[in-house]
Amino acid sequence: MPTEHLFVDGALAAANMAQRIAALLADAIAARGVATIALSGGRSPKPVLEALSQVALDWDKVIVTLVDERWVAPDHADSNERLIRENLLRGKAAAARFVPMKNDAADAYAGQAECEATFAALPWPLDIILLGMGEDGHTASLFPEAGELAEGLSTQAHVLAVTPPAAPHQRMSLSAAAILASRHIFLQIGGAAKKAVYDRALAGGPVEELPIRVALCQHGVSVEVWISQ
Ligand SMILES: O=C1O[C@H](COP(=O)(O)O)[C@@H](O)[C@H](O)[C@H]1O
Repeated sequence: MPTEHLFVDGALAAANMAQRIAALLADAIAARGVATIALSGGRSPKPVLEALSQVALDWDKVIVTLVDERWVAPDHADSNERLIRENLLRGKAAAARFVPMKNDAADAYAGQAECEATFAALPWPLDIILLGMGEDGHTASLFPEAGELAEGLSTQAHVLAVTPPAAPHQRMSLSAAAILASRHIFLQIGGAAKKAVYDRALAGGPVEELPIRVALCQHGVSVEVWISQ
C-alpha cells in the first residue's frame, strides 16, 4: 500500500512535498555524492517545482531529468523541459544539471536511440521519480490504448517513443521498468476526478486499463501519494 499524504490545499501539499523531496535528495547526496530526480510535466508539478527551487541544497550535485516529454521544441508552450527550466532550474536550484529527453531528431521514434543512450548513462536506480496521472489513468506517457503500451510495460529499455491515442504530440516516456528502477516514487493527485481514478486503480485490475497501476500495484519501491482537493 502506498503512503498517502492528504491536504485540503494544493499549495500546502506542494510546500510539504518540496521539503520531503529535498530531504531525500540531501540524503542521497550524503550517501552517494549525487542525487537524481525525474520529474513529470503537465500542470500538476508547477507549485512543487517553484517551492523546490527555493530550497537550500547542494544543487550542483543534483541531476534533474524527466519522466516524459512531448516531442516539441524546448521553448514550446507544451514542452515539459520548458516547465522544468522556468519553474525549477532557477534561484537556488539553478546549479542543478538538467538532462533533457528531447533531442534534435525529427520525431520521437527517430530520437529514441539517442535518448536511450543518454538515459542508460544515468546512475540507476534514480533516487526519486515524481509521477503525475491523467484522468484516463496514464502516467508518464504510458497511455491506455496507445499502440506502444505493451512495449512500455514489458521492455527493459529505459525509454520509448509513444503516440498518445487522444492527446497532442508524440512523446518520449520512461518505460515501466525504468519507473520501477527507482528508490522512491511520488505521485501527485489533485482534485476529485483524479482521486476517483486513483481509488479505482488501487482496487486492482489490469495495468493496461489504468497504467498508473505500474506504480501502485507493486511491492519493490516505496510510493508516496500526495493528494489535494
Ligand atoms: O501529458 C502529461 O500528462 C500527465 C498529467 O498531467 P496534468 O496536467 O494532469 O498534471 C503528466 O504527468 C505527464 O508528465 C504529461 O506529459
